[in-house]
Amino acid sequence: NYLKIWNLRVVLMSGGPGSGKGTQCEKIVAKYGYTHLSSGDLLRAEVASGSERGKQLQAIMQKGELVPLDTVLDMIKDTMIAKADVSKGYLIDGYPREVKQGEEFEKKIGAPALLLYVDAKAETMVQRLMKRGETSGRADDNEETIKKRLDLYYKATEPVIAYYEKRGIVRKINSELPVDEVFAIVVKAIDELK
Ligand SMILES: Nc1ncnc2c1ncn2[C@H]1C[C@H](O)[C@@H](COP(=O)(O)OP(=O)(O)O)O1
Ligand SMILES: [Mg+2]
Repeated sequence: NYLKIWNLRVVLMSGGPGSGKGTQCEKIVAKYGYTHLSSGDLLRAEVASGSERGKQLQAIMQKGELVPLDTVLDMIKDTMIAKADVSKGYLIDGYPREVKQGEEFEKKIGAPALLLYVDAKAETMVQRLMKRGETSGRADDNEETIKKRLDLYYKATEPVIAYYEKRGIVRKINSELPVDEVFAIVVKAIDELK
């Protein structure tokens, strides 16, 4: 069980807040049966549990900052191990958020096969998040936190994409397009894997 996680394909989903990662992940899971791991969802579940660690996490997330590296990676790895027997692959959404997280991921888990980079303009992402905020109940879907998340994304996460570009595994996908058209490009990229 422990060993199996190293034999399963890992696909990373990257892109700014509101670019459409979650939306595309849901469709990928339905088509390919991958196990979806959203670092944000794992963290929010910890917050919802009301644990002491959850309380510390909530304070960090409300400020739009990044949670300590080891916390997120441990949560991802634990979930990967737990799901190894039923998994056809892993789809990791919203991680790594910074180059250091990518390096740690390689050390503790392994090399991803593909990075899907869903790319939308800043205005588009803000518009989508403001709209999502009307119903999502997410504490970070408000104008002030959105701006911080976008700034942090451009500063910390774009270098991650450059890091994986050097390994030739990045596929950039125009997520300004309607959801199904974005997904058609995603499918092509996944189907091209060996
Ligand atoms: N291609 C697309 N066109 C229009 N709206 C989209 C879209 N992809 C996602 N959305 C909507 C759904 C959500 O309300 C909002 C943010 O999408 P999301 O999947 O939650 O983004 P992320 O997980 O990257 O933060 O935008
Ligand atoms: Mg998401």
